[in-house]
This record gives sequence, C-alpha cells and structure tokens, in this order.
Amino acid sequence: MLSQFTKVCRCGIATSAMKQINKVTVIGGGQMGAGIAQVAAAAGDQVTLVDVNDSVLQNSEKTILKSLERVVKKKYAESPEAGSAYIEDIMDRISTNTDVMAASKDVDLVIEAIVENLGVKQELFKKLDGIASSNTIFASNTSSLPIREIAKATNRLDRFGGVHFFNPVPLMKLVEIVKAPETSQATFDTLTKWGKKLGKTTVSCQDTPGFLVNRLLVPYLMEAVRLYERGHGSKEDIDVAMKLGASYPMGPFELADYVGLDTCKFIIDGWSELEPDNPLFKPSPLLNELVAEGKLGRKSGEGFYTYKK
Ligand SMILES: CC(=O)CC(=O)SCCNC(=O)CCNC(=O)[C@H](O)C(C)(C)COP(=O)(O)OP(=O)(O)OC[C@H]1O[C@@H](n2cnc3c(N)ncnc32)[C@H](O)[C@@H]1OP(=O)(O)O
Ligand SMILES: NC(=O)C1=CN([C@@H]2O[C@H](COP(=O)(O)OP(=O)(O)OC[C@H]3O[C@@H](n4cnc5c(N)ncnc54)[C@H](O)[C@@H]3O)[C@@H](O)[C@H]2O)C=CC1
Repeated sequence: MLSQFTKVCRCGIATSAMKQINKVTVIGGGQMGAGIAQVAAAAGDQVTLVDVNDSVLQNSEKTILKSLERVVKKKYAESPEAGSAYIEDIMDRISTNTDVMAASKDVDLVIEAIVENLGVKQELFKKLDGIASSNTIFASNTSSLPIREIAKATNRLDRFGGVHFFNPVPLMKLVEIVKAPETSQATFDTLTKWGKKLGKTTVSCQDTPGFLVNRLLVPYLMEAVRLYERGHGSKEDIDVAMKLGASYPMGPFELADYVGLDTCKFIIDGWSELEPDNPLFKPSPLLNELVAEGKLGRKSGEGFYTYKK
C-alpha cells in the first residue's frame, strides 16, 4: 500500500515519493472503464469496478470476459487449459460494486471513466475526496476536459492527474499521462510507472484541450462529418478513402461510432464553448441530431451506421 512509501519532511508534512499502485478502483463500467479494469487486473492489480447499477456491471464483466477470450485464443492457442487458468486468475482479481464510497476508501488509485461531463465528474471527486485515504491518488480518463478543473473539486490537486487510455483499451498501446499545474512530480511519476506496468507506452502531456491525440484526432473526425454534411462525399466513400488512402484502421465515421457519438458531441461542445471562433471546434448539426435521437454509435446499436446487437 502507498503508506509505506510516504516520507515525512522536516516540517512534519507527509510528502510523497513515487509509489507502487497495486489496488485500484475504476469508476464507470462502460467501454473504457471495463477495458481499464481488464488491463489493470491482467497486470496483477486488485481491481474494483464501480457503476451505478448491477446490470451495467454484469455487462462490463461479460465484455471483459469476451475480450479475454479473444486474447487467450491467440496467446494460448496451443494450451486451452492454461488459457482458462489465465482468464480465471484475472477475473478473480476483479470485483464489482455499486457503492462508490465503500469501493474507494482504501485503495492506491481511483480512476474515473464516467460520462464526459465536468459537473458530474467534479461531483463524484468531491464526494470521494471526503472518504478516500489521503494517500490515494485520483485520476481521470477524460478525453477532453481540463484535469485541473476536475481536480479543483478536491483538496488533493497534487495527487490528481490525467491517465488517458484509448479505445479498445486492451489493444491500444498508448496512455497519455497528464500533468496539471499542481500535479506533483511524484504523482506524475507514479501514474507513468503504472501505465508502463499495464504494458502501455506512455507519453507526457500538459493539461491542454485534448492533450496530444484528441487535439489532432477530434478535429479530423469533425472535419469528416462536415465534408459529408456539405454533400462532398458519402460516409462510406470517406471511410474507404481514409482506410485505403491513409492506412487508417477505421474510417472517421466508423471510428466516431466506435468512440461513441455522445462522447464526440461532449468533446466538441466543450471546446466550442472555450473557443467559439475556432472553426476546428464548430459543432455539427448532424452529430447533434443523431445524439438527440439516441443514436450513440456502436454502444447503442446505431450511429452513422447500424450494428447488430
Ligand atoms: C476518444 C478518446 O478519448 C480517445 C480514443 O480512444 S480515440 C480511438 C482510438 N482508437 C482507434 O483509433 C481504433 C482504430 N481501430 C483499430 O485499431 C482496429 O480497427 C481495432 C483494433 C479496433 C480492431 O481491429 P480489426 O482488425 O479491425 O478487427 P478485428 O479483426 O475484430 O480485431 C483484430 C484483432 O484484435 C483482437 N481484438 C479486437 N478487439 C479486441 C478486444 N476488445 N479485446 C481483445 N482483443 C481484441 C481480435 O481478436 C483480433 O485478433 P486476431 O487478429 O488474432 O484475430
Ligand atoms: N469512448 C472512447 O473512445 C473514449 C472515452 N474516454 C473517456 O472515458 C470516459 C468514459 O467513456 P466511455 O467508457 O466511452 O463511456 P460509456 O458511456 O461507455 O460509459 C460510461 C459509464 O459511466 C457510468 N456512470 C455515469 N455516471 C456515473 C457515476 N456518477 N458513477 C458511476 N458510474 C457512472 C455509466 O453508467 C456508464 O456505464 C469519458 O470521460 C470519455 O470521454 C477516453 C478515451 C476513449
């Protein structure tokens, strides 16, 4: 646990050196939270996955199991028994809970992957700050919100950072580690070390909109939607063009559906509020319409395209 790494400086205030993360609470059992829980447990961490109700968590467990079965099919092609043991071992390290307070009391790290809404994230962390151990590091997986703004809801700005995973978490090799102005070097180093322990390559980011990847990726996705809205190409052709002409694994409409159209809308709406005159951040009427109709992409069964449930 963290406490063994805590030093006391001459003034008597506990300061932190780099710590080892072994016990993690992941809040939000959606696409990202389930993936983060999976890779943390696969790296040996004890993980509690939290969501608002049990049916969501049952779904998260099914998603994790399905993903592990895909991993095992390759990794243990020659030895199905070892594959089953591998899955069992990882699943044993994951528990679920709908009580966020009970699940966050005594852990090394609480990482949040709930809805991309500043107020909701602040409310969550404000509550958690009151009950979590002072040694617990808080992190957000936000795609687009300033880490500092989320952290401001707490009294632990030094022990708060961004850890931004990519979808699908088990396959994507990158994690962005975000150092907000008050994030301590020890917190940043601890989070970086944790990202590496999970088998990811980490890059260091400042607390700027979209960090590195999304600052480039989201304007590209939105530009594809605008191209389509202007009638300058069908979405199918734009997707094929980017896959075959630029070697992207998915076209922009496939990728927006994969990320979630609600998340894309939250991101672009937030940025356009910050910089209303920036043409890259202009909201899209078509995206707004799809989200209003509940067409959120793959996760809801329909977005730009329709998916079999
Ligand atoms: C919004 C944000 O804040 C940030 C973001 O995340 S932006 C989004 C970033 N993500 C991307 O850009 C993803 C782009 N897409 C891709 O890289 C690929 O399409 C993909 C990796 C998702 C799927 O790959 P694919 O070749 O199209 O599909 P598929 O054949 O199903 O899968 C390829 C392999 O990965 C495995 N796989 C796919 N999804 C998996 C999962 N969730 N878990 C485990 N394994 C998985 C499959 O089993 C398959 O393995 P084999 O090759 O051994 O059969
Ligand atoms: N979808 C993507 O490609 C990526 C998303 N992100 C970020 O990760 C976060 C989550 O995104 P997704 O997993 O895609 O969303 P999702 O919609 O799949 O899952 C969000 C989950 O959070 C739960 N939730 C909402 N409020 C909650 C609360 N107060 N307490 C507990 N659970 C709560 C919901 O029930 C839902 O299960 C967002 O901040 C998003 O911007 C980051 C990287 C990639």
